[in-house]
Amino acid sequence: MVDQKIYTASTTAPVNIAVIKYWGKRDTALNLPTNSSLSVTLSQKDLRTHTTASCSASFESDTLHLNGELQNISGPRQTACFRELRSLRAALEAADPSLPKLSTYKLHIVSENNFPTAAGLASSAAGFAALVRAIADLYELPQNPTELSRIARQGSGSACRSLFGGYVAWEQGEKIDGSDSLAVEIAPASHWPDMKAAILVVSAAKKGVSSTSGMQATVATSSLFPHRARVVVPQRMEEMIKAIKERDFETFADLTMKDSNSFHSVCLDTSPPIFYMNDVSKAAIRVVEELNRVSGRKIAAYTFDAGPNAVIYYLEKDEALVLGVLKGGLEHVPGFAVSGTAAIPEEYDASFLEPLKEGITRVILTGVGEGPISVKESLVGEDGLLLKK
Ligand SMILES: Nc1ncnc2c1ncn2[C@@H]1O[C@H](COP(=O)(O)OP(=O)(O)OP(=O)(O)O)[C@@H](O)[C@H]1O
Ligand SMILES: C[C@@](O)(CCOP(=O)(O)OP(=O)(O)O)CC(=O)O
Repeated sequence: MVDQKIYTASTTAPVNIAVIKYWGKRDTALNLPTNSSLSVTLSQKDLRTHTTASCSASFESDTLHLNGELQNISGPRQTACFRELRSLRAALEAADPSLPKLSTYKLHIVSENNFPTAAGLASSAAGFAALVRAIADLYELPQNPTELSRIARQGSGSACRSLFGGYVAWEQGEKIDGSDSLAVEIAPASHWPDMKAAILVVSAAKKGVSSTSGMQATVATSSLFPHRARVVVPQRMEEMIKAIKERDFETFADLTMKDSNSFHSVCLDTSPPIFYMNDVSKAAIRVVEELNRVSGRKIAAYTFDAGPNAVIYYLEKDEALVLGVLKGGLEHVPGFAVSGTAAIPEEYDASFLEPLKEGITRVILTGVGEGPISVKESLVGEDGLLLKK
């Protein structure tokens, strides 16, 4: 008798924002990077992907619905993830013939991001991490998150880091097949739980130059880039890991800001130049630099990915002051409903805050968080189709 059962597994996965940036590939098919990178996983209370993976002998084709829309999954990224996960399941089935042959069934994946897709908010990272984790759970694979990171990396490089919570390094590796290009946990969220992040959304519109094409152009044309990849980042990785282990925020902040600026410098050094930051982003940099100046120490750190949004890291103990200053420009912006903030210090040059008033459309106040979480709520109905809301 044909097995008509619909097997399902659901997970949520977080976004991560790098403090040492991945920028440049040595292998574009496998997403093998030219340098190691390091990120902070952000709390799923605020930003998360929810994905259900299902499979059944009755399904006719592999499908992926993202936010209710059927996606094209014929591309190499999705194909690689499906192929690799199926082959791990097939190995289990070969070892234990009593297992249902899930590796031969078609997959229906349904996913929802609770934030804008492709707006530089790391949707591809959370999206591919959730996809890989959900299918791995569906297949009951024994592989640990580091082993699964090899697969998520092929979906999107930064996705490999979203398989862990807390503070996560992606080691570039050396092997041609990428088997040593993997994510590892540097410290869990509980090691340094008071790390906060304010995301200043400058524009939730789709970005101009994708990370994938931007980094390829940088590798091909920037003369600054080899120095960054070979000299600057390896040194910074060591220093950053030490700063995180020692919970040394000043060093963490210094390295974070320097590395963001280094990454955007190699973008500017690309031909034709790539501009991800705009005038509002630059205003956010000045706001943080001024805050650190009047504080006499680094209490906040900005970083920007391949888009204009600012992510500002700070510690909980400094929240009243950091948000007190930001309030001067962001009080009326959706998401910035905070109380108990400190007054802006007298010597603070508040003119730096002006461009934020019109330029920021939304604020997300969040912090370090956990890795993927297995959940019961399924996005696939009993008929194997996506549940209509
Ligand atoms: N929940 C999801 N499930 C599967 N794939 C997803 C999901 N969310 C996003 N993606 C994939 O990621 C793509 C968006 O990635 P892209 O790199 O353009 O934007 P981003 O991740 O928001 O930005 P960045 O990586 O620069 O921070 C989508 O087109 C889709 O292919
Ligand atoms: C600037 C970054 O956010 C770049 C992220 O690039 P992606 O991981 O989106 O690129 P692909 O591997 O081509 O999918 C820096 C980072 O997250 O480390």
